[in-house]
Amino acid sequence: MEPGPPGSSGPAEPGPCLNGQRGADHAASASLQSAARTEPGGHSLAVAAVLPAGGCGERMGVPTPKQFCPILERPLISYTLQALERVYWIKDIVVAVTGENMEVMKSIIQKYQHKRISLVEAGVTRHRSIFSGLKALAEDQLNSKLSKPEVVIIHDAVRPFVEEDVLLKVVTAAKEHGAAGAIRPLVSTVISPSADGCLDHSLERARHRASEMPQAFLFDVIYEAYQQCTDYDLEFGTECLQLALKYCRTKAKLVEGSPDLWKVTYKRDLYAAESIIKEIISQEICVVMDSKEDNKHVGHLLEEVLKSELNHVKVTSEALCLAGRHLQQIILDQCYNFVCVNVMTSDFQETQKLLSMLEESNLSILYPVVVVSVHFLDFKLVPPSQKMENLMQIKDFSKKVKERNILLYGLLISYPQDEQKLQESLRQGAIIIASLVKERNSGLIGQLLIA
Ligand SMILES: Nc1ccn([C@@H]2O[C@H](COP(=O)(O)OP(=O)(O)OP(=O)(O)O)[C@@H](O)[C@H]2O)c(=O)n1
Ligand SMILES: O=C(CO)[C@H](O)[C@H](O)COP(=O)(O)O
Repeated sequence: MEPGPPGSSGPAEPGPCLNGQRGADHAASASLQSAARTEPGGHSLAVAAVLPAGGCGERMGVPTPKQFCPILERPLISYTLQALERVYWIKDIVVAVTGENMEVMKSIIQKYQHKRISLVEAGVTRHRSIFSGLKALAEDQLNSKLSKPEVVIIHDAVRPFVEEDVLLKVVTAAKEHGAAGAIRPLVSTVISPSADGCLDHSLERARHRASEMPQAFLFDVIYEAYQQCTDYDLEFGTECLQLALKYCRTKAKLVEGSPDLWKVTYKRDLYAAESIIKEIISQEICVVMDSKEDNKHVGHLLEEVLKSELNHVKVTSEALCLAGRHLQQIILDQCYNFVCVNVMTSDFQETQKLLSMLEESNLSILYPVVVVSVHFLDFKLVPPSQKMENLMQIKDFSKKVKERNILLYGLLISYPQDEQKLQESLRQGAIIIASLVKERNSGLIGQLLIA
């Protein structure tokens, strides 16, 4: 585990919506949030969450428990915590971890500046870990900052893509029905084998569902169920909704969830999770120019080519020399990709200014930020050897900013006089930029790529 947080103050916001919810969708989300906070009678609804994170991830087949496996150098559990803590109406998040991993967990909370988290000791089974989290919320312990919630969400630490709307749906349904859980259609048919290894019977797929997470419960219902249940349930049970049914006669409401709610279980799931995260943070690129509004700036030509090459990506542009006010806003809005176009100078002055702004913002605490420093090779103006000598400094800059989770790459675009040839080299440049943004390959930092 790497030590210490990279910055003293927190990131501007807890990170991008992993469901891509932005802009206009915020309004809908805000009204959903106020619905969760306020009951019809106007009283606030106290909601807490319990995250079992005490497993060893046997099926993953790696020594590190899967919840601590890195995705883009950040442990998986940190993404799940981020998804929950950005939902401000969840008051407390109780995480159950083994004594052995307690310090690791504390350092993750510190490094990624997670808030509203309490840690409890996990049990030897998932049900026991959940029970341990519930006990911490139930007991009015002296010096405990936790208080008993009305509704409790239970969510696996290894399901990082939980969206606010599904959390709200299960909480609202739990308030009404006592229990609720997310479900998905079955991908494969469930069959029951007999003792001799032959088919006994199969279930009709369309009539069954896969039970996923999150689930939510009236706290008193699920706590009662855990107190009543047998050791056998605690040892071998896999379904909290079933405990509520069996011991409190509470029939859970089932809520349709999204495919991204799946549980990271096998090694390939880590690759899938990484691809989803990369796709989400690659949806916007900001092209930063080194001069004031100038429509002839070659950066604008590059911006146009980027727009036509990457039609699913939002490409914006901003001038660095405008005291960076708009740029600050773009950083605050969590754009994780910058293309710094240097025309006026042949060195890294402008790129360094941009890097300083990014470092100050702490944007890169949660995700690696890509910066591509673009330079042009105009053989008439500056001899390439002189230009190259200047540009070699990128190796040192990139090493320094890598410590702050900023991935700096250099891109040299040839600038022929011929209009058509220029378009072709800009297109090549745009393809390189797209792949640097998409891949976030830290092995390529400090390289000068040529288009
Ligand atoms: N004693 C346990 C076992 C599991 N869990 C947690 O329950 C969630 C879902 O369980 P599962 O996917 O089965 O995790 P593991 O038990 O770690 O995986 P495996 O079954 O492959 O060993 C995970 O967040 C896991 O950390 C827990 O808190 N305490
Ligand atoms: O599937 C589930 C639905 O209740 C649970 O979310 C849980 O993930 C089951 O975990 P385990 O693999 O430990 O049985």
